[in-house]
This record gives sequence, structure tokens and C-alpha cells, in this order.
Amino acid sequence: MKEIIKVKNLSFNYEDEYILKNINITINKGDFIAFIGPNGSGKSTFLKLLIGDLKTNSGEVKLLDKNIKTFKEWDKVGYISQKVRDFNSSFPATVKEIVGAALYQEMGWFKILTKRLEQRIDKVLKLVDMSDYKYRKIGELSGGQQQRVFIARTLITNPEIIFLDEPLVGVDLKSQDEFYNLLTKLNRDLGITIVMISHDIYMISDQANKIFCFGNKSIFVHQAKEFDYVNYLNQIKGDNKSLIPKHEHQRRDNRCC
Ligand SMILES: Nc1ncnc2c1ncn2[C@@H]1O[C@H](COP(=O)(O)OP(=O)(O)OP(=O)(O)O)[C@@H](O)[C@H]1O
Repeated sequence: MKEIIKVKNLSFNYEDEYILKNINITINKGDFIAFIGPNGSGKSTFLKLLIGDLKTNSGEVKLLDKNIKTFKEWDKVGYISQKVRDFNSSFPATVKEIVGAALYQEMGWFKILTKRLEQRIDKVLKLVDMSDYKYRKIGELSGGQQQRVFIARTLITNPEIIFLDEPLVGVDLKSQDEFYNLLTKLNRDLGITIVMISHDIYMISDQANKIFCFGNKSIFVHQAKEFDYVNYLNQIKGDNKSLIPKHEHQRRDNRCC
């Protein structure tokens, strides 16, 4: 199985105290990984380490078989953040412009959107079911629709992996459902590896194939179908960040990754 991410002996601290200690994990092509854990348990930090936004203090991160320190194939990597929060209704760019901006490198000297490039925009808008919104201003769309546009923008360079950092904050429930269905389609039909931070444990444990539980500076890997999220939620009630959820964790030497 093709390894998309390999993390070896990674430790990280911002200040004196370690946030993550001696992490060893593998993410394979086609995985749909959910990062869950109490506030402050290191989910965003780990994601930033995986995409090279933060540098490891010790250990190694490999993305698509390349050390993250020298990684350059960013067109194969998508990243979706909580962008819904960043837009206001007066933001002037259209959906076409937002998605097309990802093709800037390919537009040539005069930065012209050729017919072939325009067709690529149409194709990804269709994939995310947003063709009818091509000429609409991004700021006029709902949070869920905006996130679909950002997914389209990511898809235009045919990524192998998409990282999502709580992309559904502030998005209504129906749109959340549709968004999860879209991610599942991208994962199952296009084979895109998905890594997503989510606090919506009910929803995400239904969609993901593996759950990475963050707690006490470690990451515990579960197969989603064996993950008892009701028990997990009972354990972490109160959001005590120092708590390791007491559910059955795979032994360290027996992790699935
Ligand atoms: N830039 C920073 N400088 C110092 N400490 C930081 C920084 N960013 C995060 N931290 C600390 O690192 C720890 C992990 O934070 P992180 O944001 O990774 O957690 P998280 O699991 O993503 O939390 P949440 O679910 O609340 O988003 C927290 O104690 C946080 O206060």
C-alpha cells in the first residue's frame, strides 16, 4: 500500500513543555483520517507539522515520500481551513476567479485563462456541485457553499491528499451533511486521501476509516468501525485536556499504523 505520510519519532514543543512526544504513524493512500481529541491536545499543531507550517524539534515527517523539509510538490496537497469565518459579503471575487487563481502558474506569460483551463474550472465546479454559482461573488454564498468552492480550488491541481482543519465551523447541519458526502465521494471515487480535524465525533467516525485520538502528548490510532465514540465522549466530558480517554487503546507496539 502506498504511504502518503510517514512520521517517525516526532516530538514537538513550542516552549518548555512537549505538545507531542515520540509520535510514529503512517497514513496510506485512500485513508480517510479523523483527528479528534480535547481542546489543546495538539491536533492543529500536528497538522501544521504534517504540512511543514511548523518545524519538528526532533524526528521526521515524510509527505508523498519526500522529507517535509525539502518538499515542493504543493500542487498535490490541498489544505482547507476554517475559511468560512474569513469572508464577508463584500468580498469581490467570483467563484470562477477564486478557483481559477489556483491555475495562475499554468496561465502563461499573459495570465490568460485559456479554454482548456476554463474547462478544468467547469469540471471541478461540477464535481462539487457548484456549476450554477460560477459567476456569483464568493461573499454572497453560504458557509457550506464557500467550503465547496475551496474544495474545487484544491481539486483543480489533482491533489493526492487534502487536509481539513475544522472546515465546518459555523456551517448549518444540512450543508455539513452534504459536505461529508462530498468528502466521501472524493475519497472513495477519486482515491484522494483525507485528513480532517473535527469536533463532530458522531459524524466523522461514520465517514473516516481511521480515528486518531489525541491525548497526553500521544496519538492513538483506531479503526473507525471498532471505535466506540459514545464511550469516548463519556470519558472526555469536561474537556479536560490532560485526560487520556480511558477507552481501549491499541498497544503501542501493536498500532495499526
Ligand atoms: N503558537 C503557539 N505558541 C505557544 N503555544 C501554542 C501555540 N499554538 C498552540 N499552542 C499550545 O499548544 C497546545 C496544542 O494546541 P493545538 O492548537 O494544537 O490544540 P488542538 O488540539 O488543535 O486544540 P483545539 O481543539 O482547541 O483547536 C495548546 O496548549 C496550545 O495552547
